[in-house]
Amino acid sequence: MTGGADILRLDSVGVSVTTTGGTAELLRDVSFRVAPGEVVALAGESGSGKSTALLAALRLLAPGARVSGSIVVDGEDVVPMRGKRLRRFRAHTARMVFQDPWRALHPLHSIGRQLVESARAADPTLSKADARALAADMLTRVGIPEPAARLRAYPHEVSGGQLQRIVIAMALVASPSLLLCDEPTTALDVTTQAQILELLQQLNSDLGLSIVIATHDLDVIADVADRLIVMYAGAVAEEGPTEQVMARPQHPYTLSLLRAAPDRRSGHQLAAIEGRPPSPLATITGCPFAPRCEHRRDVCATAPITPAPLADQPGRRSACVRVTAGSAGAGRPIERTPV
Ligand SMILES: Nc1ncnc2c1ncn2[C@@H]1O[C@H](COP(=O)(O)OP(=O)(O)OP(=O)(O)O)[C@@H](O)[C@H]1O
Repeated sequence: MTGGADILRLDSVGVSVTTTGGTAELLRDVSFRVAPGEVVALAGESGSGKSTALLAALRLLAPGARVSGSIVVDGEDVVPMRGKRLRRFRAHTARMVFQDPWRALHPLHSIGRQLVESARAADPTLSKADARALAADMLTRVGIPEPAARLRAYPHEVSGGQLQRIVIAMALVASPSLLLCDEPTTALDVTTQAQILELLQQLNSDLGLSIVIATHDLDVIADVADRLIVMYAGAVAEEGPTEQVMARPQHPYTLSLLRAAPDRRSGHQLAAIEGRPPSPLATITGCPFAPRCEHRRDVCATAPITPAPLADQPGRRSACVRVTAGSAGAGRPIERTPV
């Protein structure tokens, strides 16, 4: 990783919560960066820590969650943020789009009222009329026809796909520096999924908006994300330019995820990943994927959890000791063999 004005930067972030069963480690030594104008995907099975990473970046973790390390968004250290500064940060700097658009909107308030409130929370100097004009502009930008009529409508009067566009518009009226999307298409049908991804891509190219998309479905982000960060058991397994990671994965977990993804054309689910991820309550030593890994070696039992840069592949990191320098089997690629 190099220096520069990143829009989002996590350095050695750990998140833990105390549960009745003991301490749950939800994130373990997670570091990654998002450059201005980049689209970055966080991918991994359910429970890998994707949502936790996004919620931590927005300071939306449940009370009682302990955060270590540093999280910087648009130059601001978010971990110590409190009061007015935190409210302004959440209203303006970084905005989140959740999986379920119905839960993001108040069912009894008109769409216009909610967009106007979002715009004015981010910029209290904005008049109601200007906020309404901005809201109509943003509805047009996200592809909602007849924006004036839509502003008067209520959430139950529009379809799921349109509602997700409206939720995205509600974020955009705040002119955020960063848009965080947690499984933004999972609740939608396949055609609408593609349209929402296309919209995110368009907003990225038209507005230069930096976007992070968390998804369990690698296929979803294949054409959208510049970079892919694969997470497993609350840690980063590997990272790199999306095309490279998908064509030549450098961690057996990524390979398993790719093999498990349903085929885009036939829809057939290929090989499911054997076994289960470790519980967040488990004490992990060595590589957390080793118990499920067909390539495991003795060295995996003491492998560090943090990924290391790959000497011959700029911008790529892997936590697999078989592929990182200075380890047994150093530099050996993991071939994407057919199943
Ligand atoms: N407040 C909490 N207390 C205890 N465990 C939690 C808490 N919040 C999350 N977890 C656990 O932390 C792990 C990571 O969850 P997280 O939601 O970040 O994963 P994810 O990759 O986003 O998965 P999903 O796609 O299912 O949301 C999961 O095992 C989850 O059960």
